Amino acid sequence: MHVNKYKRFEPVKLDDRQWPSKTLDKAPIWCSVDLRDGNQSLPVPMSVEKKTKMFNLLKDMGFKEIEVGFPSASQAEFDFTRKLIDEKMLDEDMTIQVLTQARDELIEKTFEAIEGCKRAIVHVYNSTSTLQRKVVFQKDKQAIIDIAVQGVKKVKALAETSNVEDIMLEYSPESFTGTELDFALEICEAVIKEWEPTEDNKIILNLPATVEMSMPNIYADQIEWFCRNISCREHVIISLHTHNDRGTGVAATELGILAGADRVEGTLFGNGERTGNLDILTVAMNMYSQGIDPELHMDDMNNIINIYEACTLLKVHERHPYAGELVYTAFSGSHQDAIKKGFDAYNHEQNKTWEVPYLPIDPADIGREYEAIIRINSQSGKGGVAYILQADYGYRLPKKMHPEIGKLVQNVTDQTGKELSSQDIYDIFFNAYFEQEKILALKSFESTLEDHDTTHKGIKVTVSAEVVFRGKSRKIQGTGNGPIAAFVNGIRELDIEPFKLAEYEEHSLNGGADAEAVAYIGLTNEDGVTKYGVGKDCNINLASIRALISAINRHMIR
Ligand SMILES: CC(=O)SCCNC(=O)CCNC(=O)[C@H](O)C(C)(C)COP(=O)(O)OP(=O)(O)OC[C@H]1O[C@@H](n2cnc3c(N)ncnc32)[C@H](O)[C@@H]1OP(=O)(O)O
Ligand SMILES: CC(C)C(=O)C(=O)O
Repeated sequence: MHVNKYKRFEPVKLDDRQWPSKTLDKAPIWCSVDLRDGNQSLPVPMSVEKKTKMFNLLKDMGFKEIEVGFPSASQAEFDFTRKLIDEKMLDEDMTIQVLTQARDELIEKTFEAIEGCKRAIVHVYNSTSTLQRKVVFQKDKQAIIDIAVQGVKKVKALAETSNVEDIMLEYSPESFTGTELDFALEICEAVIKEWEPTEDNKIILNLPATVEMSMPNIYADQIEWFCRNISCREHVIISLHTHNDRGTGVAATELGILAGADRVEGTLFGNGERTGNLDILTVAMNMYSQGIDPELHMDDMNNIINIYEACTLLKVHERHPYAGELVYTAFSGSHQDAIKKGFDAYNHEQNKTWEVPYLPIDPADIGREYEAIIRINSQSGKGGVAYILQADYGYRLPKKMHPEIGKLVQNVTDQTGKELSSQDIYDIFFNAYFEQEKILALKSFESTLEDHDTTHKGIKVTVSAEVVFRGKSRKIQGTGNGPIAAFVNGIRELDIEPFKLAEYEEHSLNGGADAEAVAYIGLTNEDGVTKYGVGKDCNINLASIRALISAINRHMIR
């Protein structure tokens, strides 16, 4: 490696910076550049059909400003812009944005593309960075200013004769982050002087991190410095357009908003040149997770992903913030345990402030199911298994039973090394607890109740049952103060090791009048070992007896 080839980015001199003490409290003006910056970076750019699909998604999500393309670049870009206007695909409150280099012939073509449109943002750019001035344009600062001013003059002249009712100018000193701040200011002032923005006709100054070159705090300093030094700040909308070369595009945008920006350009899932543009969804979801209305609809994330993937032919990474397939899934035991407890606590809470460990947002808010939240492999624990049995199948296992079922599942994951599906977990549970009538099986069961006084203290239950014990049919009879006690007394004559009833729990399984009941019984043998049984029946007494038989069999089968 050749670290000496590289030089450190110079910090901005701004000792009284204000942005670190600010907080985010409202959504900025969003502008999607999926159809332009996102599109220009794709191996296979979108066809008009795909652009239309993506445009409709962005519109449904609530974007009011969309950069629809670079109409002078290609016929497809031009045709798509025309299609939006000719087929009246724009809602009243929407504005399309079109990008052009500051070259007369390209600006003319751009105006042809937007003819007849009600409102448009014409976005003119030229690179202003030290590097590009030297190697691309080979021009001095004044010549670079002249390119920008000439571009603005051309837009102004065409706007005067255009039939577009409302034309707004956006100017980008492209590669702003590689430009000396005072020069970026100088060129923007020259643009302002030419365009003459007013309170009612503001100009958008877009300050791109065309290449992300520094830490996000430096970008924030650059934005704050610019906001504090630009003249007629009240006639200017400051816009951010970050890329993600250092992996901090989201952070740079968030700090840039603190530093005074009003508007944010970006793309869905951060598609864009190289490592991508700003991921607008992440910034919006970050706001949402802090209780700030992001003013974008993201409640059907799977639909957004599907359309995005179909249009761009790119994949959303499994770990992508908020959207990835794995981001609401926990494999590891301690996470699963905490998530389960967090859900239980949240469901009991009155005021419902979301606070579930490991889950920054409620996955249901973006249309994700709880089902996939906990997945089971060899890193998982009993809490996750119990969660699946409860969430997917309705079994609320007693807490003390969790280690037992956890162990049964762990045995399988240790043997196979594979992830188990929810159905696999259920099968392990079912085979272990419901398929256990191997040594002692119930054939028939009847119980009668005698209640000797109104305080129910004199309750006496008599049970007559037929069981198969070690292959032989046996009739048993017993009495007790409940069906379980009566049945236990009845089977004393069989050769079954002594046990104590350690735990009993029951609940209805699926609600409604014909709901099944499920019972859990823990039996402790003379060695102090407790094993559980589970029983299910429409009759709660029978569910309890089945749970008892399940537990006895589990003790006897070694
Ligand atoms: C950071 C960004 O994402 S900016 C947007 C980038 N997007 C795109 O470039 C996609 C669409 N672009 C295109 O299809 C083409 O580049 C076109 C149609 C715009 C222009 O095509 P061409 O004129 O054939 O080629 P090219 O883009 O290479 O033009 C380069 C010339 O324009 C000049 N130029 C480049 N950018 C600008 C600008 N913003 N304003 C004025 N002149 C510019 C260059 O200095 C160069 O001039 P030279 O010929 O005197 O050396
Ligand atoms: C045209 C500009 C805004 C751009 O795309 C960039 O700088 O990345």
